[in-house]
Amino acid sequence: MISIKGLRKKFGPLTVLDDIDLDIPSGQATGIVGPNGSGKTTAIKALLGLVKPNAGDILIDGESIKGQWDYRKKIGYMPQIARYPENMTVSELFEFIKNIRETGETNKDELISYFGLEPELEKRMRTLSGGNRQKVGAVLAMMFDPEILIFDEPTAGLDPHASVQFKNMVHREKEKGKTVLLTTHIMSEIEELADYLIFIVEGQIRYHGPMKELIEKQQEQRLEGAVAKMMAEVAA
Ligand SMILES: Nc1ncnc2c1ncn2[C@@H]1O[C@H](COP(=O)(O)OP(=O)(O)OP(=O)(O)O)[C@@H](O)[C@H]1O
Repeated sequence: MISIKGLRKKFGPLTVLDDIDLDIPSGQATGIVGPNGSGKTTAIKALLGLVKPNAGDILIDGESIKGQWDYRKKIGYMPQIARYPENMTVSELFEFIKNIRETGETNKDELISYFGLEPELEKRMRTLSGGNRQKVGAVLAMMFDPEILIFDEPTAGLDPHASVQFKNMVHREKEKGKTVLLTTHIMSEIEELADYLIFIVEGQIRYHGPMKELIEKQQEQRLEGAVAKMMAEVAA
């Protein structure tokens, strides 16, 4: 279980996360949705220790992450915009990351084959297409078989085939009992993958609970309609 307690983050005068309290259940997939700039990526970065909150805490399995690093081994992260050592080839990058983790065992080869990345392995990162960079990001997030998987807009730039492959992979990971946290603006994707939904607007949580309950509450058939209604309510 990931518990977020009273989390606040300001960038200068701008409050980006405004006293957030949340429990993210283990072994389930949670989708984070909200307008551009509402604080989704900042919340993820706080969880990863990449952003230092002004107040509040995050607990993973009951333990505070403050001043801790080791917990990050439990997490695989696929960022929205990934920066890599651009002169490295894809295989060099995978080896490099493996050596940093000091672990012999990874799912790397299976994932490379799953995403059809073999023809890309000897190419330098800077020469990869956007979609293939995303696939490299997906392999890096999953190669150490972490308990928690965080995907920030994972299918942006993936072709339809790769996007379906990615979603099937997320289903597989869920079946293995992984905790998945996902942000995307593609509501059908959240609908396909997520059990729980967090709706965040201007750094405040407007809904947190089972996705199906939200759709019923808003008297809609699809998540897209339910979220659009919530956005209209917030704007009114
Ligand atoms: N390092 C930073 N310095 C200053 N402001 C920042 C920084 N990082 C994010 N912000 C601001 O915080 C707000 C929330 O940004 P964030 O990236 O968390 O939004 P988001 O919900 O992920 O948006 P999107 O859907 O567009 O990806 C934005 O107004 C952004 O400009």
